Amino acid sequence: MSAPGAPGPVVDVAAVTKSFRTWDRAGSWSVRHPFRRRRAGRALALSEVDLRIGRGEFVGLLGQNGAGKSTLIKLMTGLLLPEAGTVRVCGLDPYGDREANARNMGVTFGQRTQLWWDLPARDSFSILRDIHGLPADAWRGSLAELDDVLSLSAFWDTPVRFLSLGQRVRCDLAAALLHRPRVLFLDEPTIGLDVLVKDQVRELLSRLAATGDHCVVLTTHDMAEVEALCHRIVVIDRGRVVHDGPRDRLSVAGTESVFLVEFETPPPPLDLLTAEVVSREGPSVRVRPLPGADRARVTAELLAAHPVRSVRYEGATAEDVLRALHGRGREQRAGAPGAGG
Ligand SMILES: Nc1ncnc2c1ncn2[C@@H]1O[C@H](COP(=O)(O)OP(=O)(O)OP(=O)(O)O)[C@@H](O)[C@H]1O
Repeated sequence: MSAPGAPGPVVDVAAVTKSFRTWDRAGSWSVRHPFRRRRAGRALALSEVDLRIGRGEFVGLLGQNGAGKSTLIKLMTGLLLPEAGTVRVCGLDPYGDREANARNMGVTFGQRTQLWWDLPARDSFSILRDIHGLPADAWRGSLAELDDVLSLSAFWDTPVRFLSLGQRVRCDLAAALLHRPRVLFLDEPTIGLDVLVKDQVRELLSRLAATGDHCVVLTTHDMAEVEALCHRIVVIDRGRVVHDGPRDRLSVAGTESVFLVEFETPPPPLDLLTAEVVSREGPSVRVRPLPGADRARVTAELLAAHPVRSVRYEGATAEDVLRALHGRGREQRAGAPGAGG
């Protein structure tokens, strides 16, 4: 077991598989067939997942509903035990060393709170100080910093049950960060927040990212958030990692990078050798380079085709990837044996 601070990945998930027991609906209890036995099955939530995250990385975990994101977070936070493979966070087994793991880790789970509902948030922070065994000075320093960014003192003496959602989410983030964890798992941290508070929380998170001290795993359906914050994006699709790489190099079949071309006037029909037209609206045209065509050749051909005002090269967005995955899933299901019969 490596000590905290030792080199190597902070999060190390190796060949992890996890499935859950399910019950066949046809076999569920009914008045007509009270003694029919329910048939048990298994739903594969994660299959041979590998994920290594180093210090200072800010990783966005994306996937459609049911893709396996929460299961992976629960394995990394020690709430679930893998069926096969290993999970290590700061060198510890999160399930077996749950207490020690909690000291290295901060977690927020969407709209659920870890604060004591009837107590003012500041009292919850004091309890957390005791739980994490923080020295008084460190706790005061940390609280002052968080107050600075999240403006907590205006409402931290109010019982949590009376706080607005935005105020509560800010307190929850503070609770997750108070002990300066090395790893932060944020599951939908800005869900339900208004635009202003969202911006404040994002601002805090990007400041955190800039320190390079934390390793952050962010699960969200908010693509703007991913694109604003995450340096690396991991996409999970039906329990498997289908993309793991820098944000600007997201690629899944069907989401290749495109050129956004603004012509001076609507161009004539474009018959290009190096790219295909994806969409056009007036003078704006999106083209996708054909395999093997490099950017310079595509740009040259566009400039020769019609007077151009601007050309922008864009990587696929996180949203494009999810949309492509969704389409692919539908096609596979439609083509599956027995489908559509
Ligand atoms: N406790 C459980 N019992 C049975 N099946 C489960 C359980 N938890 C998750 N699953 C199944 O495992 C798969 C992955 O679920 P998971 O919650 O990890 O997905 P997710 O990507 O977090 O989805 P969402 O974005 O909707 O939260 C799904 O098919 C889900 O139905």
